[in-house]
Amino acid sequence: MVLAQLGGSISRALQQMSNATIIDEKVLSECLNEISRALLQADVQFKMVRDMQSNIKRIVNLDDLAAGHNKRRIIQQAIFNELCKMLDPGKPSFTPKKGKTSVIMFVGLQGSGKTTTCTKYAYYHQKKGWKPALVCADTFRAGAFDQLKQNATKAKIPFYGSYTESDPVKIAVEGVDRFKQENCDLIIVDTSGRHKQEAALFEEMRQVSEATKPDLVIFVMDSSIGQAAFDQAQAFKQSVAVGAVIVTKMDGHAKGGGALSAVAATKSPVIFIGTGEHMDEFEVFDVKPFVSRLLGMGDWSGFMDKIHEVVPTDQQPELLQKLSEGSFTLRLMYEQFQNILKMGPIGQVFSMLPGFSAELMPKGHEKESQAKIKRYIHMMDSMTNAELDSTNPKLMNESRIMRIARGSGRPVRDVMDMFEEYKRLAKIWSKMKGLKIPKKGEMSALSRNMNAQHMSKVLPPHMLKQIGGMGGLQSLMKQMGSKDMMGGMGGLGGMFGGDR
Ligand SMILES: Nc1nc2c(ncn2[C@@H]2O[C@H](COP(=O)(O)OP(=O)(O)OP(=O)(O)O)[C@@H](O)[C@H]2O)c(=O)[nH]1
Repeated sequence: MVLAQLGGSISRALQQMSNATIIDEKVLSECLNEISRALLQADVQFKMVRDMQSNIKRIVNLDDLAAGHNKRRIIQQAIFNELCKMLDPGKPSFTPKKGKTSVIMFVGLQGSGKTTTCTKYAYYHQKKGWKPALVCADTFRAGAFDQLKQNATKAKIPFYGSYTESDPVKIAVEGVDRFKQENCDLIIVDTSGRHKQEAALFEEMRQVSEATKPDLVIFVMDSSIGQAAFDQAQAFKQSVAVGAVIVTKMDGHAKGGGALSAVAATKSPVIFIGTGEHMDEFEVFDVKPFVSRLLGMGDWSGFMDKIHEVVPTDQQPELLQKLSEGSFTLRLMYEQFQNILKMGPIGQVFSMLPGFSAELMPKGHEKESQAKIKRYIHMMDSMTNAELDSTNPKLMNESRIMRIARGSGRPVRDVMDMFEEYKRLAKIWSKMKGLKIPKKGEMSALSRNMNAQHMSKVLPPHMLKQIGGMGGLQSLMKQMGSKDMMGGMGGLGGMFGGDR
């Protein structure tokens, strides 16, 4: 089961439970069984699921539920906490510092996405002003050096490797030394993989690690390996000092539950996830926003961060203003599509909205979406200013539709399809109505002193209701802690322009 479906199944189980008039042991057990089934299908390890179930039973007080508290929210919070606990090993991984040399070694099985991920990791840091470099110590797979070279050249990242040298330790040491001399602050060592776990691979990892003394060893894991994740991660951890995990291919039909197992096996946090083959399809992994998105609770800070990332700075205040008004025009769709073509699929942005789990915005169809967006933009080029700026769907009568189809050389069906998409997005957009945007000067002060009172003023009323009113918001904030609040599930931190 892919993670998006997991979120959907959990939400449905919770909904069914909260529909019951009386919540007793039996109803709670049924709900938890349903959730456990969903987790097992998502390849979460059996022991972890069993522990989670008994923890929730211990924590959730049935008397509280009987007393008319928001049942769904209490249980949802307990599940939220348990899933977060599973994904949070309790200590952060080594964090490299810009300007100070760090050696990062990547390990993982062949095909896990290691080489691709090394480049993504380098590129991610390069965009933030680091000076990364790549060393190809994979002498096992023919073509590995060419692949790294190609990726590195595309991203303009210095690289080191050899077509003739067969000793990975020698190459790793030479590469690291060279880039230390060149004052690179992030030296990334890509190592060999094997199709399966085998002694020779682990011995090689041990030797490369001993020779290069990495500050951090990152274990790269394909998210679709399922229940094998725990053993695989543990085997690597026993050979080298794995300190962090990157889970790749989360865009496909990933059984993402393996990520939880990898954390448990290595006692190391997931730091990034790979969401596609391209260089920038790479996301920082934060436990709380991830779990909250998984449960369809939305990820406010991620959503706002995405807006900051996708939308050019000068357009942001205007966009936020329009968001708060909830009115969505075709011109806005046109502008956003242009931004999205530059950045990434719209689903990525909207899946972060509360109530819009990834289930509604399927991933894995990026190419089709991009082509569609280009078609839409082309058709919108044949529209008048009045049409683009109108919020009245009735304006688009038959003759206008025919004219747009003729003007853009597209079938009428495509124009209709575009309007359907517009209506769908306008509906999502309207959910944001009432979002209060703080004035510029208030932003950093608010982000420092965020409390439930402030937040209740910012949230649209229906969303506040969804969270469980002022009481729900208060306990949510208490539960997440004021520090985590800024980056967490309800955390509107990103919204206030930083100061985190
Ligand atoms: N869809 C998707 N594909 C990915 C992702 N990360 C890597 N890939 C693809 O997975 C395949 C294997 O990736 P590589 O980087 O060659 O794998 P590797 O682990 O370095 O393999 P070895 O060098 O043989 O150990 C390639 O086709 C990548 O494009 C991801 O996040 N999403």
